[in-house]
Amino acid sequence: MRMRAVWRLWSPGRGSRSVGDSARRRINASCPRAAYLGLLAGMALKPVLGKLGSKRVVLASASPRRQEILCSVGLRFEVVPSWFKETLEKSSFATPYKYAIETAKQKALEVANRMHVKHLRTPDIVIGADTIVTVDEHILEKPIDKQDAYRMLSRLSGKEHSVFTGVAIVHCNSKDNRLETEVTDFYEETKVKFADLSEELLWEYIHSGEPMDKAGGYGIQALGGMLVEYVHGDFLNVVGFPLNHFCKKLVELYYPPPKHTIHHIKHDSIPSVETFENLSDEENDSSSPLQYKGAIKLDRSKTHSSGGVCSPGSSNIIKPNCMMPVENQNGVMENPDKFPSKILELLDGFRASKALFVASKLKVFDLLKNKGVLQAVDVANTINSSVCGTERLLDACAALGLLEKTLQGYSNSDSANIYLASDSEDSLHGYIIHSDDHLWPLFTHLESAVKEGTMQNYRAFGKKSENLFQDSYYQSMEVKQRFMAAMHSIAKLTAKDVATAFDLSQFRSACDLGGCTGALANELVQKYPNLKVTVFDLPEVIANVSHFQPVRQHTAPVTFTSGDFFKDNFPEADLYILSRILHDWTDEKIHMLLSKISAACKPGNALLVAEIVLNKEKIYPPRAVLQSLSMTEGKQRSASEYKQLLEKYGFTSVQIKITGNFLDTILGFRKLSSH
Ligand SMILES: O=c1[nH]cc([C@@H]2O[C@H](COP(=O)(O)OP(=O)(O)OP(=O)(O)O)[C@@H](O)[C@H]2O)c(=O)[nH]1
Repeated sequence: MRMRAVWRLWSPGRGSRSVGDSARRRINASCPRAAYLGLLAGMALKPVLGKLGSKRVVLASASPRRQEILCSVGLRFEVVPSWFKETLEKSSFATPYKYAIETAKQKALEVANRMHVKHLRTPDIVIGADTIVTVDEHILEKPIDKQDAYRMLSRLSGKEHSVFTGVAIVHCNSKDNRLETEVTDFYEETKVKFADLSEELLWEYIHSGEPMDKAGGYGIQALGGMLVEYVHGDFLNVVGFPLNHFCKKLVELYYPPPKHTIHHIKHDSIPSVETFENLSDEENDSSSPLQYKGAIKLDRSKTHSSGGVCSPGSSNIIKPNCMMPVENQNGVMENPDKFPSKILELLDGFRASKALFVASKLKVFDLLKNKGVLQAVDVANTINSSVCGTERLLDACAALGLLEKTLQGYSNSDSANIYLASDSEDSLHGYIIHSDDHLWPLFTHLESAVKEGTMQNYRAFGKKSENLFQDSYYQSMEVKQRFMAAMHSIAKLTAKDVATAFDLSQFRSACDLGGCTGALANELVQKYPNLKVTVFDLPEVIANVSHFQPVRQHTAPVTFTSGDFFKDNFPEADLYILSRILHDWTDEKIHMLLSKISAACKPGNALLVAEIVLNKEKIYPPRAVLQSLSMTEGKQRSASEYKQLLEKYGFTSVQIKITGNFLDTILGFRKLSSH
């Protein structure tokens, strides 16, 4: 029968070893499909695989497909299936991929912890993955029975859906018998369209038994391939493991490219072999993935693999290779000097930013979120603007991937609904408006800022701003609230990363100094139910926090106390937090603040700092370096500088976690004897 023929054509899972919960085996590099993929990835991955060869790598998955796929690149690993139950509350995640990433992370961490406790040797690296299917805003996992498989497949029939696989790479370290972990995670999305499925075909497929252990109830690599009209994106991602993205991550972690080889990098695939030709451990010690050595990272964000460095958040806004040289038809990298794509991209950057700002200010994304699809003329009438101007703005937003344009009109992209509509949970609206009203005018005076080495508040606003809320400019309620809204949107976006970078469950009380609207505090009390957090901020800030509080969340363990952290005593706490504070102040002010914290912090208690951590050369990530151009009195710091700073004020066992997102985290414990 046709079905059987398809089954035989491509079924990597068949014939592979079945793995029980207790299975833990060494898999050799000599897997059957290694020939093709090993050849492709082995070139660029060879140095990485060499590094991993001496490490104990564990795949925390029972999926035979994942084992097969990883095996195919020649990676040596053991299999220890995770016992983590996939029961995270889906509605608590802003997007499906965040759910998949978190599940992958929990799977890997469970195995890391179990092996650390039960086995003699802690693994060096644990890999976890989770695959889900989303359709019509529903998340589909593995069906529980045939009826469930039927429900899933009939939902998918005739439609396009997304397959997300979240992956977590956990680096483990056993220190004083305590397990320390560093998590790198990412996700990949693939779009799959199903043909219209007849009831007969559907049931025939279900009775084959294939759907039962597969996300969404189908196996694209086998019989399920028959149901598929098209696949956009990484096929192996649908099968359960985004190999290409994974390989890129490994290369990125272990061999960031040095400056002089940047032009060899092909951005949307595994870097070509030239990228690594001169690398050796001596010149680029990459034994720890913590430090970023290269001038430019391929992609340090956790965004979709097609998300670019110039992208304001959407997966399809600007493709990453828009800034990079491309491979010509003969597979040769074009000389970047022939066509200065990257320079042109930078040159146009201000136009793109301003289009985003204006569309946000005119509430275009709010309108389209509520109305669905609209013609330019309808948008123009509602936002009180000219039709020709609105049409150009909408086209610009569509070109940047913020909107979608069809014959029916314009509609929001997924990221616009999530991040640009002002009322959405993860909205960046506040920060965008702040960027337009505050940062844009400041940056128009960049030349003077550079010449004078000072902030340009006076030129931009006619005001001085030594102390934000004490300057008359900031006395205006509107300016205050705009500033708070900006801080709130960034804090909300980063809160989960900051709250989960380290296990903080040992602390009973925390004090978030300069915690503004309490966005981080609210995340912390959700994550750690036994934790009480006090937000300590200026009276002008505390007076305005009420309308930033979450409606449906239990916020009782969060309290607000007003005061000036330079002058006033702050509340006692087991854990002090400084999120996005240190980079803003002079060394003198930092000395005042850290001395106070050090004195207030009891031995064994801790200080958590959230900042963007610069690489050793202090030129990555660009976001931090560009922020410095505002010429505030403070400065951005590298990992070793933060470590030294904390140690200077009596904090020890300093750990740094590069989250790969907006903010990185640093945790230090107060030493027994004071400094
Ligand atoms: O087309 C295909 N789609 C999905 C799959 C397989 O489906 C499962 C997804 O489930 P999950 O991510 O929860 O992983 P598990 O199998 O439960 O293993 P873990 O131990 O890692 O939790 C996955 O096996 C995919 O391979 C498929 O085969 N084809």
